[in-house]
Amino acid sequence: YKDPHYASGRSTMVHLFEWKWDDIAAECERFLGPRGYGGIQISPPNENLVIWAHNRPWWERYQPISYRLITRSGNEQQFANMVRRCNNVGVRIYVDAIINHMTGTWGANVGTGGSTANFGEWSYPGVPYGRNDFNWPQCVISSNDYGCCPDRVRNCELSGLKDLNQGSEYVRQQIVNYMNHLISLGVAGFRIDAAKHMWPGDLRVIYDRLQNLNTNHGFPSGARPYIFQEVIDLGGEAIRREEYTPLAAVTEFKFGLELSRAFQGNNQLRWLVNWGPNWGLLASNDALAFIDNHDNQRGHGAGGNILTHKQPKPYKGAIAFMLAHPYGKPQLMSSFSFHNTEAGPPMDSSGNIISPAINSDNSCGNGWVCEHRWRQIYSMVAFRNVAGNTGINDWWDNASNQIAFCRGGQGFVAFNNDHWDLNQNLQTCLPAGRYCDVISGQKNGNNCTGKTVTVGNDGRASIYVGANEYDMMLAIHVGSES
Ligand SMILES: O=C(NCCCOc1c(-c2ccc(O)c(O)c2)oc2cc(O)cc(O)c2c1=O)[C@@H]1CCCN1C(=O)/C=C/c1ccc(O)c(O)c1
Ligand SMILES: [Ca+2]
Repeated sequence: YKDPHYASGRSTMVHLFEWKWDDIAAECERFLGPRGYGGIQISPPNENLVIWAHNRPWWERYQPISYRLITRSGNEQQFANMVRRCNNVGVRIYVDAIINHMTGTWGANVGTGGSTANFGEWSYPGVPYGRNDFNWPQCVISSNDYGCCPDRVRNCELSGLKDLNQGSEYVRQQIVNYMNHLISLGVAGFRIDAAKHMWPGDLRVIYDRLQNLNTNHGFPSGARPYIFQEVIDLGGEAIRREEYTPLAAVTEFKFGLELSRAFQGNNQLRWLVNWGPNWGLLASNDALAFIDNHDNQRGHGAGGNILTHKQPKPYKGAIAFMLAHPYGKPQLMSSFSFHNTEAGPPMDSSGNIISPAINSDNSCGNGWVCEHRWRQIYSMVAFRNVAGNTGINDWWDNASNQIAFCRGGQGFVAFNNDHWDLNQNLQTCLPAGRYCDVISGQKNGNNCTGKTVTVGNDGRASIYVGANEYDMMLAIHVGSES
């Protein structure tokens, strides 16, 4: 459950938050496939409660009303089409699975596919679920339960959402049927939302009943789905991530928190020389690594001030470090613009999601940020692909905020977060030649649109990253020769 089953040579996943299935299929063919992305986390594809009372907030998709594949992103036919078209170009699909709960009592009782429910009766005919399928006695998780009472965190309602009993055979079967249907359509795995709120023993039973991945979609026979469990654990809670790592991968929230601190200048970059478990992070193979996600980019959820697209220079620096460093399985966030932290995706007056526009410079419009289309970011996705399973070697730092390192003989990267220029002759570990810096520009025929770095026969080169440059890093790799 810890192998994403990426197509060969690919390494990085992007969360296309709230994208529609037709738009994702197109993005796979026109951008993500050609640029070497490995996979996509999609928004929950199951029918959710329609909440006009909060003007269609992003979190309405985290209130299931049935497991029918009908949402504002599209219907089952569009979903199947997206999975096939993305798999055809080597891009895998991972489904955000909301299996801890059903709806709250937030809005009218209708879903995105027309299903109704009777919250007061715990009745969800669209599945169907009834009273026996939920945890009793009814209770609501209070904030101090996280510190004292693991039973309540699992068996009580998370912010008023009807809490399913995954210990029930019937509930397990409904969940397994839903997930196996998605596997039959070609998905490569699942994000398990709110995993902390379910018993590990119940999750293990559910995972072990999942089918192998569908070999008609290019997966090897016997391949198990990739599963990454959302467990928000920054310490201090009764429930710890280690309860879930024996089952499958776990979202490592400390990763984004610590890199946000470092790249905002609250910790010297020199200390990243031993980045990984020495920083209290999970073992690399257990970790889904990310800077920001759909929840904490809005300021609440896990931890202090997380870097997002709203702080472009340090954000790109942290993302570049995540992609240059071999730790974990990285995931990029791809956002829509927001001012109000509960706002949902760009939509028209009847609530239909507006598709991203693709501008002539390959950026997105219509309120979509498309961080995955930023040159500094997609270039580092290619860097990570080229680095493959090499480790880190030839680390250099200036005992402050200037660092550099190699990935085997495949790639070299340097960062400058000091207030003075980085201007050094450094070992790049690369074969002699002229390389284009893929951060300040890119290869264009035989020229570089940004900096050119000349590597000598000894692998050394003069490396310059000015303190006030647009970006704080420089990256060259095999394949970026000019
Ligand atoms: O103030 C709110 N919620 C209470 C504080 C955040 O608590 C929630 C957590 C949560 C937060 C921190 C924790 O340590 C933790 O164990 C759980 O996980 C959820 C997961 C869901 O599928 C649906 C939800 O409504 C929540 C949720 O409300 C607003 C209004 C309702 C949705 N929501 C939200 O803020 C929605 C947040 C949300 C939604 C989906 C997620 O995957 C997520 O991580 C957070
Ligand atoms: Ca629960």
